[in-house]
Amino acid sequence: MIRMTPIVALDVADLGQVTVLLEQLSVEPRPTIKVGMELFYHFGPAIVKQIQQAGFSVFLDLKLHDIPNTVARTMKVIGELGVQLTTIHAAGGAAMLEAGQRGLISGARSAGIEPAKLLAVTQLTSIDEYVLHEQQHVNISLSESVQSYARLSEAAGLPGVICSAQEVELIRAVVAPSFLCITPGIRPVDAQQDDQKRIVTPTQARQLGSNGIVVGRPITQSLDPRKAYQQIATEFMEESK
Ligand SMILES: O=c1ccn([C@@H]2O[C@H](COP(=O)(O)O)[C@@H](O)[C@H]2O)c(=O)[nH]1
Repeated sequence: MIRMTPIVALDVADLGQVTVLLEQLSVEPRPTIKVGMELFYHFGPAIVKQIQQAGFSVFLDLKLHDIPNTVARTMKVIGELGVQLTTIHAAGGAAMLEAGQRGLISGARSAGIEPAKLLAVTQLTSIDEYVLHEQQHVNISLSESVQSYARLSEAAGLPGVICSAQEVELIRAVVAPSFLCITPGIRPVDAQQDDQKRIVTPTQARQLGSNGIVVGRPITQSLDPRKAYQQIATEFMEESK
């Protein structure tokens, strides 16, 4: 099973902070850097290039959710950026997922590079059963909804999903072994939960079969981001814990 080095979410909007964090994270195993909406809306494709030039792979997490034509055209632009991973919302439906995948491949082809892996967000890790039932008025359980979105994403030709590590075993039961489960909602034992609802520790994520963890604040808001990253990476990557 593929296990990637941890992905660090750089949810900041200050170039000075980006520079300091990249310097702190220039260690082995080298993390992938996640550029989310905050950083991308501030600095655009230039920030992706800057992070790549500093020697990091980039996960561009823009969670597209729109009509298929718009998603395909936008994914074509993303496909030209040379990022490793990018995201779309599974709730947009099969036609939108297929359009996204097509757009991404056509962008990569026109740039002469490898296409990014497109991951579908199943249910955000900040959602719990209460929100699902009382606010989204969904009548199945959270894990059933995540499992069903994973099947939909695989059928649409996507290589993986974003979910909580709590749902990985359930997803594995219904998809091909190579299907990727990338899991945010990671909190070391003594970390604050913040707005995340479906959390696990890095050790639990490994034990549950996550292919890659996404960690933001426990690293970026730590007094020692390098040490926080290294501890999390050791917990997640170690074979014998
Ligand atoms: O379901 C999801 C999808 C994406 N995210 C993103 O991951 C990071 C998590 O940051 P923390 O500071 O570790 O909570 C963040 O960028 C989210 O946009 C997610 O949390 N859950």
